[in-house]
Amino acid sequence: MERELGMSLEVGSMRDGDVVLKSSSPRQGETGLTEQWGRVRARLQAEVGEVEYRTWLKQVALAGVDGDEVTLVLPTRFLRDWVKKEYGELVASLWQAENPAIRSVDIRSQPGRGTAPNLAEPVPVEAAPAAVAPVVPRADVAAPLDQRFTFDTFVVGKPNEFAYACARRVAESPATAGFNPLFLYGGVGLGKTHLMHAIAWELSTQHKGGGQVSVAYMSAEKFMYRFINALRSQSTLEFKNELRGVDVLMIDDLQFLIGKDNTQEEFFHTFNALVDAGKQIVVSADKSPSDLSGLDDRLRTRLGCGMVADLHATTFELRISILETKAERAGVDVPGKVLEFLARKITSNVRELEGALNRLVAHANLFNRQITLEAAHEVLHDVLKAHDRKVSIQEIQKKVADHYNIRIAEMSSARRARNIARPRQVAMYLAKQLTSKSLPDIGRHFGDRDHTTVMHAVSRVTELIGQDAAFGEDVELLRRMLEN
Ligand SMILES: Nc1ncnc2c1ncn2[C@@H]1O[C@H](COP(=O)(O)OP(=O)(O)OP(=O)(O)O)[C@@H](O)[C@H]1O
Repeated sequence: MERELGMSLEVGSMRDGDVVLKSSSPRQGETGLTEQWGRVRARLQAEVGEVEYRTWLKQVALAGVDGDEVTLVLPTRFLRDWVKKEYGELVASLWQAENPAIRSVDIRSQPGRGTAPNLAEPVPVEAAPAAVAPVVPRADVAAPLDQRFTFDTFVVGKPNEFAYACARRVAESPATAGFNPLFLYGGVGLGKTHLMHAIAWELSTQHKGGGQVSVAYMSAEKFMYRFINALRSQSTLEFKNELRGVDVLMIDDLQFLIGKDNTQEEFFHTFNALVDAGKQIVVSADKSPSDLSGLDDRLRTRLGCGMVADLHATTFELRISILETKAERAGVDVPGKVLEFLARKITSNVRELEGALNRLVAHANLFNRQITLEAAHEVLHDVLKAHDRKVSIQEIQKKVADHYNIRIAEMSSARRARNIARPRQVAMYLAKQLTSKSLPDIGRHFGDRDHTTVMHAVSRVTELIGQDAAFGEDVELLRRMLEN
């Protein structure tokens, strides 16, 4: 490794994907480099999302910089190839945005170094349940399934009653014609996983008396791990047999398989083998089969052949009902006014609603205070603010253009003169701060610009705010005007 890098490197320790470096001839100070790498990693994480980051990128470590080339290392060749193929370009563009002197990024493997886990073992991923959960007897299921996610604790209302009824039906009599496969879909935090677990729990209870139902419940991500590991250890036959031997196969968050063609193919074969053998499949995803573009057409068609049930966005009535149920189960008395306030303010999904209630209750317990409307305002200040913020990119562009006295069309123009480019960068910066849009999305609103341009704008404005107090006040003023 040292030879390959053309400089004397000594890898000290690898901790949480970080590497402590000793270089005999570094071009840049170690601290500066480590800080730059820290920022690149933070942006990488923001860009790809928490799950993908933890899955593939957390173990990437900085080895050093030689001239205009950064070298990153991974503990196995397999991981190196994957990261290079899937994330190589993104990593390079992030480095360039962070440090324009960097021209290329070399990604290498460095087996045997550090403490990174061997991929022959599945990489531990939080909340990715164990692969196969035999459901007979009940005790065997305990590890992967969440005990709180049962039919009893699922609050039913107009938006989810159909999905609930389908889930119950499948749990009571798996593989009934018309219900196989069962495809549950809906937005984030609306109860898909809850219903999947409830089905698995119900099957275990129902067949406790000596039935022979076995259930495999796993996230699509876990399915992919298992498949990749089987390929690597040349045990695909065991993998296939294991899955094809179950009575009910449940795959959560199927959208994760988009773009993972080989895993999709494997899932398709497993799916066919099970359905043909009269076994039940239950799948959840964030979109309906027809909207899951990027998924193989044959698979999409088959997924839509059974029962497709949508978990709709919650209504005010359902949110009230969920809050009342959860408060009652927790044994706390929350005034109706507070519940109403939460149900009106937090409309995005049940997970956030539940989180807000839990926070309020924890706060009241900790400080021995009553749960009041005032306490809710105070404790949930940040959550409420985030929900109040509904600024659009167009509003931001308009406000910034007015402020700097330029035409709004310049926000999308190709002109690079400073008096135009700087306000445009400020607008991109505020779009990142005040909306939940992704970098590519923001770029599209600014004359179809690339996400790296947006990223550059964000870091440039951040830098200028630190250097120029008047500029900083300007940006702050704009932000406040937009937030109010
Ligand atoms: N109708 C409901 N009744 C009771 N709790 C609910 C209901 N819907 C969702 N929840 C709760 O909200 C939280 C989020 O639900 P869940 O994890 O099932 O969402 P999801 O649709 O799988 O989300 P994601 O898209 O993020 O995977 C869980 O704690 C779940 O128990």
